Amino acid sequence: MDVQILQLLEGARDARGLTVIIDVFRAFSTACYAYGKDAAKIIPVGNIEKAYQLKKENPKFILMGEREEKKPTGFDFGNSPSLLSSANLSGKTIVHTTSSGTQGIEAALRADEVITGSFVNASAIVQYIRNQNPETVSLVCMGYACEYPTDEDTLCAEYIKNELLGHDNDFARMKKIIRRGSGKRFFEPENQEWAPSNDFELCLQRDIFDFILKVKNEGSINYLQKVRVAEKTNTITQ
Ligand SMILES: O=C(O)[C@H](CS(=O)(=O)O)OP(=O)(O)O
Repeated sequence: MDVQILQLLEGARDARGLTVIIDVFRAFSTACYAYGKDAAKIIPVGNIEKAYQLKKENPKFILMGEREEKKPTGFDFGNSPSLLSSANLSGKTIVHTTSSGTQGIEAALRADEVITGSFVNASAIVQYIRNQNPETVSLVCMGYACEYPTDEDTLCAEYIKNELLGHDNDFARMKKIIRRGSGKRFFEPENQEWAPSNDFELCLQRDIFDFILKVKNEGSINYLQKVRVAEKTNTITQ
């Protein structure tokens, strides 16, 4: 198995084989939390106008996401897992648009298949890749606004690669590096309204979900399919 680590939109465009689009802060951690609250379907879109259009055509859809980290006008939720904690998402379809993660999904056009990457479901991702046993794995770190690499995405890629290759991981050390580096923004007092410190903790809870999110296509729309990775050789689609 050839495992490569790529960065940003260029990396997503170059990705081949089984591709993991990684966005720890916060798109794909938040998407897992939304499915953990029994959302029916998440539709990731890059273009915010597309999100508004889908809402107009389907008034019951929920809009979730960010621009410049903040909840855009007319959205139901920002991109914060903390702020989802009291939400009733059961059976809801969510349109999710963000500056990094959902852009990466749309750019990964040469991949054989695309799944999302985060620490909250890291073991499920590793197990899923092992089960699929592809020749090539592309781990794409989406970084900050697709503009520059970030500690949390690069370390998540290294974590997954180490697990796949049977190398040791020191998650506690990784978390410290992230706290001092690109995770610092969650501890700035002026950011608490849209990026609370609890988001740092929630996004760095390791392995609290036993499913992966796989990009599927329905006409011109992508959606994230929740695939529970139950055993070494079996997957259960929900
Ligand atoms: O909401 C976030 O924390 C980030 C901000 S940015 O894209 O890195 O500017 O959004 P995400 O797309 O989830 O990384």
